[in-house]
Formats: sequence, C-alpha cells, structure tokens
Amino acid sequence: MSSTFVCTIQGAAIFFLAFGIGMWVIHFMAFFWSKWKLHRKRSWPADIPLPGVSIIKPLVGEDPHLASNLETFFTLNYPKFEILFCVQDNNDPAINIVDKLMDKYPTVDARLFKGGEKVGINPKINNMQPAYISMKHELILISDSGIRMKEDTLLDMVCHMDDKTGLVHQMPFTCDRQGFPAILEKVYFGTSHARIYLAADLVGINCPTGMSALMRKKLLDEVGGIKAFGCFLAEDYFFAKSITDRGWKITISSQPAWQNSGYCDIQSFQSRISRWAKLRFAMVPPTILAEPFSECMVLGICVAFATRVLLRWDPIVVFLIHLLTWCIMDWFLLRSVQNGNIPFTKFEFVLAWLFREASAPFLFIHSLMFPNIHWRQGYYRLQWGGRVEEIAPKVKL
Ligand SMILES: CCCCCCCC/C=C\CCCCCCCC(=O)N[C@@H](CO)[C@H](O)/C=C/CCCCCCCCCCCCC
Ligand SMILES: O=c1ccn([C@@H]2O[C@H](COP(=O)(O)OP(=O)(O)O[C@H]3OC[C@@H](O)[C@H](O)[C@H]3O)[C@@H](O)[C@H]2O)c(=O)[nH]1
Repeated sequence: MSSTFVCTIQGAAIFFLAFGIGMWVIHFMAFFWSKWKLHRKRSWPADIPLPGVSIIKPLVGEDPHLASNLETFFTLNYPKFEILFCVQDNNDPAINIVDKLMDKYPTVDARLFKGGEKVGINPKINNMQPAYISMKHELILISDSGIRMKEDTLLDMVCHMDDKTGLVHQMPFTCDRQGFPAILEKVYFGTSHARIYLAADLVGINCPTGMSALMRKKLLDEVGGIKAFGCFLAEDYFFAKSITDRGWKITISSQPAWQNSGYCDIQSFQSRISRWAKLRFAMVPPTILAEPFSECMVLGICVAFATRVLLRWDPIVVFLIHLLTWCIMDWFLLRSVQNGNIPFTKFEFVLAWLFREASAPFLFIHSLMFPNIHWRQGYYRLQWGGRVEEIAPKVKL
C-alpha cells in the first residue's frame, strides 16, 4: 500500500472519530440544555405592564383538529392580545371555523383577513401581509395553523423577551396523538431534531423554525416589514438572521411548540422533513456535508471504521454499542422534552426510532436529488442562498 493511501485512510479515520466525539458532546449539551431551559417557568417583573401581542394565524384549508387548536388561542391567559386570522382563498373552509369561534368568544379581539396580498413568492408571507399592516401591538406572534396553545404559553414566550432579545421561538414538538405516524413525529421532534435545536440554542446558532415565533415588530418594520422576506421560502430563518445581524438575541421559550395537526401520516411527515432539508441545503450549503455524518447510522459506520483503523477494535461491536447508546440517550432526551408520561411503550419507541434513523440517509439523498419544492398549492425552485422562484408543477419532487 502506498504511503499516500495509508495517510488518506488514517486522516479519514481521525476525521470520523473527531466528528463522532463532537456529536456525543452535542448529545450531552442538548440533554443538559433541555433540563436547564425547558419546562421552567419564568415570571414578568410585577412593576412593568405586559406588552400587547398581535397573533397572526395563516390558515390554508381545514383539518379535523383545526377548530379545537384555534380555540386554544381564544382561551389564552394573557391580558392584551388580538388574533388575526388570514386565509388566502375567499372560499377556504377554515373561514367557517373561524367565524364560529369569533361568535363563541365575542369578547376576544379577533379579525379575519381574506385574500392575502401578493408581495413576494412566499405564500405564507402573502397570506399574512394584510394582517401585518393592520396589527396594533408591539409584539407579533406568527403561529402556524397546526399549533395548539396552553393557557400560559403566550405568557411563557413573552417572559423570555428581555431587553436584549428580539425573537423568542418555540422548539417544535408534538401533542400526544394515536397511531404509528404520531409516534414517529414525536420521536423525531423529541430526539434528532431536538438535539440539534437545543445545542444550537445553547451556543447561539441561528436555527429557528417559524411555526411559533414571537418578534418585536419594530425590528421587522426597520427592514421593510414581512414583505421584505417574501423572496425566501424559509422566511423563518431570514427573520432570525436579520434580527441577530443587528445584534439582538434570539432564544427558545420554556414550552415547546405543541404541533397538533389533524392529519398525521408517514408520507406527509417525510415530505415535510425533506422540504426543510432542501431549504437548509440551499440556505446553509455546509449542512449538505455535515448532516449525513450527524445521523446515527452513517456516523456509526464511520466511527466503526475509524476505531478499526486506529485502534483495531471490532467494527460490528463498536457499531452496535454506538447504536444502543445513541438510542438510550435519545430516550432520555425525549423524556426530558416531553416532561411527563411518554404515551407509548419502549418497544414502540425503538420501532419508531429505528424507522426514523434507517430512513434518514434515504431522505437525505432524495432531498439532494430532487431539490425543487412542493408546498401546499405551490411549486418552487430554490436558488443557492435561499431565494426562490415559482415553477410549473411538472417536475418530479
Ligand atoms: C461535530 C459537530 C457536528 C455538527 C453537525 C451539525 C449538522 C447539522 C445537522 C442537522 C441540521 C438540522 C437542523 C434542524 C433544525 C432546522 C429545522 C429546519 O430545517 N427548519 C426550516 C423550516 O422551518 C428553517 O427554515 C431552517 C432553519 C435553520 C437552518 C440552519 C441549519 C444550521 C444548523 C446548524 C446546527 C449546528 C449545531 C451545532 C451545535 C453545536
Ligand atoms: O401556501 C401556503 C402554505 C402555508 N401557509 C401557512 O404556513 C404555515 C406553515 O405551513 P405548513 O404547516 O404547511 O408547513 P411547515 O410546518 O413545514 O412550515 C414550516 O416550514 C416552512 C417555513 O417557512 C415555516 O415558517 C415553517 O413553519 C401554516 O400556518 C399554513 O397555513 C400559507 O399560509 N400558505
């Protein structure tokens, strides 16, 4: 064997081992941060009045949980807020649900905006724009249609908005629902996704998902309002980037986001995760290189190879120990994020976990091979950097 070849193999082994150690550090950082940050109540100074919040709810169509999810916004325990529902289609079935809720809670300040306004490509921004220009409070909460609130969720978010903070976001998680797809979603959002999300929050890396984001409106107004972000599909990432670029902090709140969509199936879960991956690849291209190695199975193979080359350890044994310890760490992280009873057995957890971990590399390859995006009614092509253009719905996605 030539010495160049030996050096290359040893270099690769050292790289994989270092990456493996890095990922184990991330496991511990995420677990520590989940214990430190999540499910810990904060209070608001008694001598300062709570700021008003305009809650914008962009809606497209209905699902079996929509009415009960939306109702949780009418029963929030918060002194000063308005709810601004937005639908882009004048015949959207969500209109009926919103009308009924507004009749049921006449004392809650709520309005419905129909038709949106075309200010860019991002359909969610277009949908929200009319509400944005008529909102009246200093804080804006953008909250996706599938989100459910507890009575104190809004207060919890506002309590994290200190003088230096410009954006408070909720870490995505899920409500307890029945069936394997629901278990899979909870396992994903409580393990793999939570790990990176918490570690990123701990070290201040911009990693927010826009399903529930509370912001200072003046910070959006300073750069031209939400319409300035209409050229991006991942408006959430660029809201946060714009805010941190100006020296403000972003943080997660103590309650995770309670996603509770009435439609829960494996295919829509995977296409959503794949859509997010395509957004990340376009916005932050180094993730294309880093993500596969941050996945349990791929990293396990790499670490088994590395320890074989460097330490002569049995690769099968190393791989199996890696898998087992990763799975156990994930179970503890999930329990910490859930902060209560896990609504399924350990056997169901292992099944969902294995399914998710084994399918992750294939989803990654699929997302790279088919980079165009189908989101609700629209089809889009992403450019490097994250700008987007609309395309005809003819390409395989
Ligand atoms: C030895 C160190 C290895 C570090 C490897 C890290 C590899 C990154 C792996 C996965 C990234 C997953 C990010 C999950 C959250 C993002 C969810 C998402 O895609 N949301 C989009 C849709 O709402 C949103 O538009 C995207 C926002 C963020 C994109 C930026 C991702 C950068 C992630 C880098 C995290 C590094 C954390 C390191 C912590 C020490
Ligand atoms: O055409 C659309 C699509 C979506 N939306 C709204 O946008 C919100 C998020 O939509 P989905 O639930 O389909 O999508 P996701 O949960 O994957 O969204 C996530 O990824 C993309 C980001 O831009 C979002 O901010 C983030 O929440 C919903 O409230 C939906 O009603 C629109 O208003 N119009």
